[in-house]
Formats: sequence, C-alpha cells, structure tokens
Amino acid sequence: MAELAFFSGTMDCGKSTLALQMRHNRSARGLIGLIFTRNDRAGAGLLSSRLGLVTDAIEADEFFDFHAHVVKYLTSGGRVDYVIADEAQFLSPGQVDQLARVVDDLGIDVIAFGITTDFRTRLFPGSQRLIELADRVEVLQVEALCWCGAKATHNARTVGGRMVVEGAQVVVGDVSQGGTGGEAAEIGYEVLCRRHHRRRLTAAAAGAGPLSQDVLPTDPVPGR
Ligand SMILES: Nc1ncnc2c1ncn2[C@@H]1O[C@H](COP(=O)(O)OP(=O)(O)O)[C@@H](O)[C@H]1O
Ligand SMILES: Cc1cn([C@H]2C[C@H](O)[C@@H](COP(=O)(O)O)O2)c(=O)[nH]c1=O
Repeated sequence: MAELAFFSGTMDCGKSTLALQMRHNRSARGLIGLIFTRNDRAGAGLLSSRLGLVTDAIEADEFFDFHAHVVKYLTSGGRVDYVIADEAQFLSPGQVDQLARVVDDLGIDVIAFGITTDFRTRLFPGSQRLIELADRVEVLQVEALCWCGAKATHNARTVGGRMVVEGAQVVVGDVSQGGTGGEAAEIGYEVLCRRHHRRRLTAAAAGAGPLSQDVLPTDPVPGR
C-alpha cells in the first residue's frame, strides 16, 4: 500500500542526499518519479546536496497544487511511481494535505524531506502537518553534531556570527555561512544540541574549534 513518509532532522544531516539516493535507486529499477522542491539554496527548480549532487526538480511555490499537478500529469499519459518533496518544511499545511491525497486517492508513494523546527525551535507548519499525517516519520541516522560533540538537535540562526531568536521564519541560507559580508551574507545557520541552543552558545560564542574540548558536563567516571 502506498504511504506518506517524512524524513526529518536538523539542517545538514543528509536529507537531500538521501532524497537523491532514493531517486537514483528507484530510477535504476525503472521507476519514474516526480521530484519537487521549494527554495533550495542552489536555486529554483533544483534539488541539491552538500555532497555536490544536484538534480532538476519542479519548484512548488506557495500556489502550487500537488494533487492537481499529479492528476494532470497522469491524465496526459504520464506515469508516476513515486513522488519526492524536498524542503517540505516550507510547504503549507494544505499542500501537505494534497500530498496525503496523492497517496490515498492515487496510490502513489510520497517521500517528504525537511527540517522539523525553525531557529526558534518552533515547528514549521509544513513539518507539523507532516508529523500529523505521515504514515512514517523517520529521523535521519547520520546526525549532525554540535560543536561540543553531542548530537545536534536544533537549528540556530546567526546574524554577523551571533545567534538570534527573532526574525522571519523563512530565510534561505546555509550552515557554513555567517560571515560579516553584505546583509544577506551575514545570515547563517549552525546546528547545536539543545543545551547550547538554550544558552545561545554557538561555536564562535564558545570560542570553540571544529570539535571543541569544551564539552558538556559529564558524570564523573567511577575510579578516576
Ligand atoms: N566534504 C564532505 N565529505 C563527506 N561528507 C560530506 C561532505 N560535505 C557534506 N557531507 C555530508 O553531507 C551532509 C549534508 O548533506 P545534505 O543532503 O546537503 O544535508 P541536508 O539536506 O540535511 O541539509 C553532511 O551532514 C555530511 O554528512
Ligand atoms: C532553521 C531555519 C532554516 N531555514 C532555511 C535555511 C535553509 O535554506 C533551509 C534548510 O535547508 P537544509 O537543506 O535542511 O540545510 O531552511 C529557514 O528558512 N528558517 C529557519 O528557521
């Protein structure tokens, strides 16, 4: 039976890479998919991974109707074995409902990928709806790491290198940015563990290297 699956995690944990791998494996077996994305960093109509892979995708803007698009595609003689939707956090709840109808009414697998929460630790509306509706929610196994070495569970936004907790929910950007160039270049992201997100302690604020020795307090080792 067709299903709606949501692969979720922080930024930079490999979601787009997995989307490209799933597409590759399916097309190697002759399956045909429709690939959607929204606001990919590489540009409109692209699904890109930091590993350098990129593929064409259909840009699903705020007015896009997934169900209508797939129905139109099928009725014009197209074949659709599966649907991939990347950057699904940016979708509206209504668009996620459309994806669920693609599964239930058309019998087509839908695999969505997206970050769960924004820089304020609040659920994105699209992710919230996916968690509500998905048959399966999977957290990616290759977790990103906080500068302290703990598993990164939250996304921080930085402006000029400093973590902020106010601003627009959607600002396209990357984890390796955050310099002090122009206005846009100032905004960056960093993945952190919850403790350091709560303390607004980014790597720069902590004076940490790539993987700092200034780790979280741990229980003393017995006998030492
Ligand atoms: N130079 C590299 N060598 C090996 N792996 C890399 C390299 N650069 C990025 N990665 C891997 O790619 C992941 C990010 O993949 P990506 O699909 O772009 O993430 P997401 O879509 O979740 O933001 C990183 O967590 C890391 O595992
Ligand atoms: C936390 C957060 C992120 N974004 C943007 C930044 C990126 O363009 C995407 C996430 O892409 P990735 O492939 O998962 O790295 O989301 C945002 O707009 N608002 C936020 O709060």
